[in-house]
Formats: sequence, structure tokens, C-alpha cells
Amino acid sequence: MYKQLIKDLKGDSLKPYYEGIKVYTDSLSQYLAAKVVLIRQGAQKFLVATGSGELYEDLIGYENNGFKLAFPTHENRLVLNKYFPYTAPVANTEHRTSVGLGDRLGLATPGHIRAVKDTDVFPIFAQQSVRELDMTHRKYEDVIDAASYAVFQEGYKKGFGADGDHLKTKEDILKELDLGATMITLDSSEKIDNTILDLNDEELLTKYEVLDASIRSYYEEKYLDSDVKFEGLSLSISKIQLMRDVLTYYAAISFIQEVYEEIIKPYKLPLDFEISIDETSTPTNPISHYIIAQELKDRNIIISTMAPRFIGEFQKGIDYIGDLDMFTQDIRAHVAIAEHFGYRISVHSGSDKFSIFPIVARETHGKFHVKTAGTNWLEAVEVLAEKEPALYREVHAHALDRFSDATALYHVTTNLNNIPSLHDMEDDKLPEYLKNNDARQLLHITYGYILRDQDEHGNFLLRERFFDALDDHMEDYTKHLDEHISRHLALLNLK
Ligand SMILES: O=C(O)[C@@H](O)[C@H](O)[C@H](O)C(=O)CO
Repeated sequence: MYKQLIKDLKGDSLKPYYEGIKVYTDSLSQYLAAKVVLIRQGAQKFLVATGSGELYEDLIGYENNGFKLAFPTHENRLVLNKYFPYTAPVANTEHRTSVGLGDRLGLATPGHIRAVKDTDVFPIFAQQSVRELDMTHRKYEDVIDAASYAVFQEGYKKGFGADGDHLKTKEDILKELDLGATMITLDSSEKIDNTILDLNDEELLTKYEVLDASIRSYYEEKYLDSDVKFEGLSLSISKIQLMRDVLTYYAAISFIQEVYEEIIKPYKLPLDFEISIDETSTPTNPISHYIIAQELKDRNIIISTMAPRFIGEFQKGIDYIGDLDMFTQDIRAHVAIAEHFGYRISVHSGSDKFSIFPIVARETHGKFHVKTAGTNWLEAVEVLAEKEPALYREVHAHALDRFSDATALYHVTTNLNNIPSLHDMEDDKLPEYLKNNDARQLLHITYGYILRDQDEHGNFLLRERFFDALDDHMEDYTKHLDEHISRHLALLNLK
């Protein structure tokens, strides 16, 4: 079966297909006397290597008449990284405008590569939060493995990043750095006291006065009743505002400093460090952002990006909800602060926020980071709705069953009553659910239950059939992603 393929591989005349074998010809690579290429036979992918030398010997696989067949394992990914460095994640050392492309299935990166390959965007192909890893029962090395193999498969050599997203503990940061993360998104939300904003002035004063005097005097000496003016931004910091910000953020600022000094600064490889304060109960006041930024500067903490929580609603998998003029004013203030202190603004939950993308591109002067993830999952669900109606109906029904559990993890304002009943939808109309915001949110936040729930015998209810179906329609999925992410990039003025 492989005889002609191996002959052509050795002879530099490789074709894209051989007797039921798809050859990813863009993956063809050579290191000294060894050649390797990625193929797919049925649903299984293999590395096929010929020749001799370290690369050939290092690949873990099965020898057979002068060639080696190797599974795309974690160990073999590390071998590819060793001999073909472009397959390993790197930091965005040129601080290029970047997009996070979270892939919960491990199948989306080929489509992402098609969307970004002719642009100057720095892509973060390996981006998953701890929440996503928990929900999908994946390890972080699986995320980097999937991205690296896709980069090898597509022959993408422009560099990509790996974001350890929404990490809250030093242990998780160290673990994901050890696994190859080139960007760390520190989520300090657990150190942010969201209750302070609900206090009235009297309650606020009472709570503030019992705060350690050294903390109070530190911030009062630096910020009390001060006016800040730069790059078109003018901020006045009143005692009330300062008391709120100190009580809300002082612990988070200390934690950021601890993480930076203990882990980020000593880390020997280039690394992007993002501060995420977007998952809070209220929008980030620009004064709060300024104080945090000034403290990071004064503590010699260097960050690449900061993710504030903007005004309006950034709900999962649907467009922005809010007043665009107010959003414009809000992001303009945050950008002025970011540019003053020398970092970029990061926009989380960027999936499908089409109405604000032109504003983001304009107000950041084209220098930003935008994160997506859910939309790449929803494109897979849309392929099922188009190609596998019976399975889609099961997925949709299970999402309805598990929706209330999912709302504990994701803030959404979904109204299930706005979602037409499955019973009333003909098969050819099922894709219309993916144009219904409430259905998009239903299908988005229940991804973990769809992928991991099992029956009483321990058999997956949907997972295996979901992946098998997607495998059968992989080119459709890849095309969906290319078109959909290209729409994101175009509106961000990146394509
Ligand atoms: O769902 C998650 O936990 C992540 O996708 C997280 O929301 C991520 O930081 C993001 O903003 C993707 O749009």
C-alpha cells in the first residue's frame, strides 16, 4: 500500500493521494538525510519518514522496508519541534497585532492557518483556559500538540504562540510554562474584591479605615486628589474613587507583583505576559486601569497586554451588546493608558463581536490582541447542523438538558424561549439555529457537557460520534473556519 508513496517520497514526486491515503504535501520536510510527511488513512493520521539520521531515529514508530510509520503523539511532536523549530510555539517578540484562536476540539488550527497565513497577524493557535481544559478533559500539552501538528501539516512557518489562558495560580503557570506556553494570561479576578463597588460611601469608609495603614498611606501619597493628563486623557482621582480602587485591586496588584517577580521575570525564554481583569462583575473604570498600570510601572513589571472589562456586554458567541459610542469612549480611554505605559489592549470574548471590531481597530491604532474561542466551537456545531441533522438534534437536546449547569460557569442572558423547538425545525432549517443568538449561547456554553457526558455504563453520550462526524466533514469544518475567522480579521482591518 505504501510502496509507491515511499518511492515518490524518496524521489521528490509525492502526490496528494494514494489508494485511500491522503498526503498533506505541504508538510513534506527534510532534515539532512531524512524526509518526513504527514498522511491520513481513514480517520487516522501518521507521520511517514524515510532516509536516515537523527530525525529518522528519534521518531517513535514502526520500521517497515526502509520507512517508518509513526503516530502523531506528544513525543513525536517534540521530535518535530526539535528538527523543525517553526512547529514549536514562540513569543510575540515583535509585539505584532495578534489574535487568539482557541480550539476546544484540537481540529480547528488548519482552518485558522488558512485564515491568517496571508496576513501579518501573529496567531495564538494554542489557547485554552483552565476552565476549557476542565470542561473538555484535555491537558495543556494536548492543545500545543494539536497546534504544532496542524502547523506541520499546513507548512505554516510564520510563527505562532501558545497562551496559558486565564491562569489563577503560580502552580498552573509553572506547569504550563514547563509544557511550552509562550504567553501567560494571569487572571487575577479571585484577588479582585468585587463587593467594594456595591458599598455606599459610609460602608466604604468603614471598610477602608480598617485596611492596613501602610497600604492606605502608600496609595494616598501617590494618588489622592491627583489629576492625571496624557494623550488626550484627563482623570481626576477623588478620595472616594481611590478608596474603592485600593480596596478592590490592592490584593490583585500585590499578586501580580508576586507572580512577576517569582516566575515571569526569571523565566529564561521570551514570554508574553497578559493581565486579565475582564472577568469581573463591573466594567473597569479607566482610573482603576491607570492606577494598576502606574503600579505595574513603579514595580518594574513589564506586560505585553492588558484585558480590562469594557462597558457593555461581551457575552459568549454573540455580537457586542451595548452603546457603540459609549464603547468607543471607553476603549479610547483604556488605549490611551495602555499606549502611555507601553502595552497593547487585549479584548477577551472576541468571538463574533463584529459591531465593535472596526472601533477596536481604529481606536487601538491597529495594535491590539483579540481572543476568540467559542466561535470556533460553534462552527463545528454548524457543520453538524448542515451535514448530520440527526446527531445535531441530539447535541441540541443535550445542550438544553445541561444549560442550567453551564450558566454557573459562563455569564449569559440567554432566553431559551427565543429558541424554536427542535420538533418544529425541518432538517434543512437546523443551521438557522446558529443565527439565533440565544441558540448560539445555548450551544456555546454547554460544549463541555456535549463533549464529556457519559451514560451509566461510562460510554460517551455524544463525544465519539461528534468527532467521527466532524472527521467525515473535516474540509467543510476547515472552510467554515477560514471564512468565519477571515470575517473577524477583515472587520479588524487585518485582511
Ligand atoms: O471560555 C473560556 O474560558 C476562554 O475561551 C476565555 O473566555 C478566553 O479568554 C476568551 O476570551 C476567548 O474568547
